[in-house]
Amino acid sequence: MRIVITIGGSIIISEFSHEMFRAYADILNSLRDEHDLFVVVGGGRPARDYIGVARELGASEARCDDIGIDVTRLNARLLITALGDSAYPGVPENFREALEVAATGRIVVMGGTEPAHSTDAVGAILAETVEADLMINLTSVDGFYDRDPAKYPDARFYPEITASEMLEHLRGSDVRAGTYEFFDHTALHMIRRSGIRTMIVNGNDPENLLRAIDGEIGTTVIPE
Ligand SMILES: Nc1ncnc2c1ncn2[C@@H]1O[C@H](COP(=O)(O)OP(=O)(O)OP(=O)(O)O)[C@@H](O)[C@H]1O
Ligand SMILES: O=c1ccn([C@@H]2O[C@H](COP(=O)(O)O)[C@@H](O)[C@H]2O)c(=O)[nH]1
Repeated sequence: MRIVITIGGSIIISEFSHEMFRAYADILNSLRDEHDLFVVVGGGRPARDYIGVARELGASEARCDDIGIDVTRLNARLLITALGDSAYPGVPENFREALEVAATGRIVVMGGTEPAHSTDAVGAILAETVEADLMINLTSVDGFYDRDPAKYPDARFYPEITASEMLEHLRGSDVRAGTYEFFDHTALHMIRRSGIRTMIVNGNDPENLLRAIDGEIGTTVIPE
């Protein structure tokens, strides 16, 4: 299968440490003979910190986004470092470049592309571009809930939900740099328009990536 995997910064760099990069590199390497892999890495706390400083300095939202993009690309470079020879050594900056470097047969790892969305949207546009069979979004919770489960312990978990219903739930959520809440709108529009099979899964356990490929866990986003 051709799979696009988005790894939230909240997962891979939740601690400022090499461990999650190593754990994900091992899992990705174990999958690479069987699947074509494209990975998008998020910014996490470091991106929010940098964006916060830029905003205090009076930077525009687009400029703050751009600083966030730089951090996602740094995180992508760390994952490439952990993957070694199995990854393409550079970080593609746009989708055409990603498609071109995929021809090397190596794992393609990228971060952000342009302002005004998060790496969720990068994953969805990449999935369209490379005609992926599956997109797996690895985040810090078990999947999609009707409300933020960190704030509402009684939030309802959805094992499956349509992209349209998710859009409805997330209507009005923040769209400033660093705060494209839980799953961004652009990504959901892409999923719907191109019928991208999508799963949202808890990435705190990297083995969940294997379970997601078997379709066992998380929230399935129905592209309707
Ligand atoms: N409706 C919801 N369903 C599930 N989680 C939600 C929801 N609304 C808000 N959240 C919160 O979203 C957080 C995960 O999204 P977040 O954007 O922080 O991380 P990410 O996408 O994994 O990585 P990154 O840090 O790169 O953006 C969780 O901590 C969860 O508490
Ligand atoms: O294509 C992109 C990707 C990211 N950004 C900005 O960076 C931050 C961090 O990315 P996350 O996916 O949220 O971890 C994001 O909030 C945006 O501000 C971007 O503009 N374009």
